[in-house]
Amino acid sequence: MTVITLISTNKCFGGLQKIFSHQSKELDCEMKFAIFLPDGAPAADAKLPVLYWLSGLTCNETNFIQKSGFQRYAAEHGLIVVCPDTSPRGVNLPGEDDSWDFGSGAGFYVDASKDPWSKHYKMFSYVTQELIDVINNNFPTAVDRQSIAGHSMGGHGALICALKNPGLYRSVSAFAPICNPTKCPWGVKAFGGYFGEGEKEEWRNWDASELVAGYNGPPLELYVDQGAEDSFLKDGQLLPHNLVEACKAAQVPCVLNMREGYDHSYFYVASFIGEHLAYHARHLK
Ligand SMILES: N[C@@H](CCC(=O)N[C@@H](CS)C(=O)NCC(=O)O)C(=O)O
Repeated sequence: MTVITLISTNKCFGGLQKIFSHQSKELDCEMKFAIFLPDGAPAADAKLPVLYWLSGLTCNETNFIQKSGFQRYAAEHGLIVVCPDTSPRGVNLPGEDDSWDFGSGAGFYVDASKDPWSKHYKMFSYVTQELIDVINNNFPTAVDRQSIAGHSMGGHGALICALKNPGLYRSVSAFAPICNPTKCPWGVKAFGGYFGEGEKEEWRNWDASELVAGYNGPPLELYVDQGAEDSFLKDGQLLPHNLVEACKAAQVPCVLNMREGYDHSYFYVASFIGEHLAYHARHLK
């Protein structure tokens, strides 16, 4: 069983916000994750539902827990919330720290197939398999009641984790996701690096707006939130309407909440995180 090491613990809204490290087999490096455990002194055999949160470019396991204020709502709904880091760390690949939108802090929640990234950059397998096992082996989770959400790069990560693993998550939601990475500058750079510039067929296997067409599983609604004043929306990085169109064509239900006046920041995430946690809590009952 994986050994996890406690790094910090803080009481918050009656629960405990903790950070742990562990050695990841998938990524072949030490990783950190944050976990919120709602209080309540639950019965010894009580099992709680879990929400996985995936953060965006430049983030690590701390941004969401410090800036979104989600703990108030997780405590209210009795949800465990797990937030991993956004990439492998300190694996010494050439150029891994050179830019903020590729390499460390920018793992894109894919399994890289191109050398040298393929040795460590396996965030998809880490999030959808190894991390779930680590959490289920160490915390009082209800293993059949988990959902996933995220922001920006992590919003897209949440969408592909759900679309590529039918039935694994009860619900999925995304704030300002990169909806169609094969068609935006961030995605083209990341997929070119992680899969190879000529591997366009492989790119499609990791793009939510492409994956909806092949989704074949239990009914799944894509619950998407977007600030109308988000500068990355205006720059063509997020392309939510491409996802909506793809969902229409594939008859996959998709909700797009446009939020007038809001930007891309955690001020925006904090404004609507309560709605998203209530949404997931309803699916996790
Ligand atoms: N560094 C980028 C911005 C990157 C960015 O906005 N990252 C978002 C996710 S895509 C974030 O959550 N940043 C961390 C934070 O706000 O705490 C820039 O300066 O343009």
